[in-house]
Amino acid sequence: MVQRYVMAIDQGTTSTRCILFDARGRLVSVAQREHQQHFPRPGWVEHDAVEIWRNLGRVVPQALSDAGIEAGQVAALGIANQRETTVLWDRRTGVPVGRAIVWQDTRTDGMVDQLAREPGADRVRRLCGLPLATYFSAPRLRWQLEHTPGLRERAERGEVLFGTIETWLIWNLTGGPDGGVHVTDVTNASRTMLMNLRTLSWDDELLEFFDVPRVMLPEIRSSTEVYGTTSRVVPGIDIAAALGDQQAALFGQTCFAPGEAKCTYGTGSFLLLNTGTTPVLSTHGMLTTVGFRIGDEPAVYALEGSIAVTGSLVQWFRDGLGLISSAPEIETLARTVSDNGGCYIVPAFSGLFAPHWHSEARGVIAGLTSYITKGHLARAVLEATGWQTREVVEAMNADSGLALSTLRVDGGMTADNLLMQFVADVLDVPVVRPMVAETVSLGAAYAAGLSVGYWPDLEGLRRNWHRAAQWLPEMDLARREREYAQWRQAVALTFGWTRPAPAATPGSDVTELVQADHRRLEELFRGLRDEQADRDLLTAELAALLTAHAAATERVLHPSEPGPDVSADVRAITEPGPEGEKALLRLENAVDEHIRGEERGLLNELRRTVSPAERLGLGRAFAAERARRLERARAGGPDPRGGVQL
Ligand SMILES: Nc1ncnc2c1ncn2[C@@H]1O[C@H](COP(=O)(O)OP(=O)(O)O)[C@@H](O)[C@H]1O
Ligand SMILES: O=P(O)(O)OC[C@H](O)CO
Repeated sequence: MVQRYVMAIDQGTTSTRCILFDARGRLVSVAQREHQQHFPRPGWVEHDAVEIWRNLGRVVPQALSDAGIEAGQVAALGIANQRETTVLWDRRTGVPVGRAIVWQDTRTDGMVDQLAREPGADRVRRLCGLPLATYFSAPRLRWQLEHTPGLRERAERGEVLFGTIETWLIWNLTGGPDGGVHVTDVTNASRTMLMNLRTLSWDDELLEFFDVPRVMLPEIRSSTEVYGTTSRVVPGIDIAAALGDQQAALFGQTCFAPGEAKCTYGTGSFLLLNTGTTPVLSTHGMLTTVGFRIGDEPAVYALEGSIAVTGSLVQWFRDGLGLISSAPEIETLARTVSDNGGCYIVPAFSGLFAPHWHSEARGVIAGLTSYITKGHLARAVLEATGWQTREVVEAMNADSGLALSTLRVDGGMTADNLLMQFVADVLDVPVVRPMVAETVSLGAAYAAGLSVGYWPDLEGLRRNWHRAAQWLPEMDLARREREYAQWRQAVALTFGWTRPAPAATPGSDVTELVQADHRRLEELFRGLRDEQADRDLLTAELAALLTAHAAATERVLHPSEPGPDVSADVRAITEPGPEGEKALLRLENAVDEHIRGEERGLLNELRRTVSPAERLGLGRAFAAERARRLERARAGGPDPRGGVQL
């Protein structure tokens, strides 16, 4: 009998790959082609959908011929794709309306800000699981409808089709204008902001909110089912699965059970945690998304921490700055120095995604001195990926109530040992990589193979997972926490860059004032740890600031939970000997936790839900209340709160 194989297409942000797998999940052949990235204006990122389709037409026959395999030996085809990127095309001709707008594109920043203030904005997240951000498809679909003359009318007449990349490819593979099937899978649909997370169908309220005509949308289908048979490129192959690439990686890493998680390190990095058949809404900046849906079974959901820029920062270092000539050279350059020299790079090129969701942020290089060399910059580039992972893992742990115990990784950046060691160090958990690094393609192949009975069940697939590499944490706690605090300080510098409030005094937005207090508190703790410092003086300022900050926060911002009373520790830190030191450590930890909670929860919430003008107003109220309390504390007057509370 002729041996059969499964074909996977991974249509990623930078390239299109076709990979053939055998029944044991081993890679038989790979063909790949990059496509051009178009950056027509700052913050704009576009792809030519026709170029991507043509590349597919080349890699598929090439993968088959390299392996000496006929189309008839392919049991099924699975597609994994870059998500959220939007393509619009003419139903009759198949010609795209302009270029595809890529998930990294931030042109809708102003529109998103405006939408966030419209009635119904507060319901969006509950309906679709996603925060209002430039990242997702609906805002840019609306942008296209508004900015392309005549497009809305054509769309309403049913002449224009919308799709994410898998929809575009499936439509073309199954005939294009001659009977092409217009479908999407539920994981890709869950990234549009137009699908209801519970009903798994297009949601009328969301369609109205984003003003999108339903007639242009594809039919939402399961992740594993036969959508149609190819009639172009290589005819006669069943297209039996489609998944967003990050969900495909979750599948390829065999994270089939609740609690299992993976992080894929490519252009961006995406950590997904399987949460089972009920969607979990995040309170810490994670996305709720569909992980996969097998046939008619209930959908499996995931929490996702999306990081926009990781590998693309390495690409920028290579192509934009020309400091290296290939991506792997970054590791060699970073190893010329032993640390980052105090330098941090926050790559907010597309704003900041999880857990911050600041579309208006832009990148910074912080901590520059004349000591910094390109070696330090190379380290800072790699470390940016590690710290961003840490932020996401902390938020994920807070949402799930569980501490991640091991991180399964995959993707192009996992070839970098220095980086993977750094990730293990800053997370303080082991990091493991499987034998097949092409996890996205493997996941698409697994899904397609399951769909047509090539593989019988999930358990069989699990047995194919083998560990190829492991990194164990080595960094000491004090360094980890010290550097993380610096990283967070650098992150705060990126906020608000593209949206300076015209009539505002700099720094008078309430979120900035709260953050300025946080940074001063951190400084005071650094001072208190210095043996030469005047501890009494610093403690007095610390107590006054903590009291004034907490009172102003409570009065103006109404946080949902009161913080702990730390009066005893504040008093004890001036005691000589180990008791004083222990109290200082306890207090610093408690304040640190408070700061992180407030920055991630309350402040992010304010930025998302309250307009800049209102935040300025709140800022004035906050500053007044804080000043009143500080004055009272300095004058030694009684504090009605009766102690120091966070
Ligand atoms: N040795 C390396 N060290 C750091 N980054 C790397 C290394 N090798 C590749 N990369 C980065 O990984 C990314 C490619 O990974 P890949 O998984 O193919 O991405 P994608 O699927 O998003 O196109 C590129 O952005 C590249 O800069
Ligand atoms: O194509 P990748 O690997 O960069 O993944 C992109 C993501 O799907 C964007 O959400």
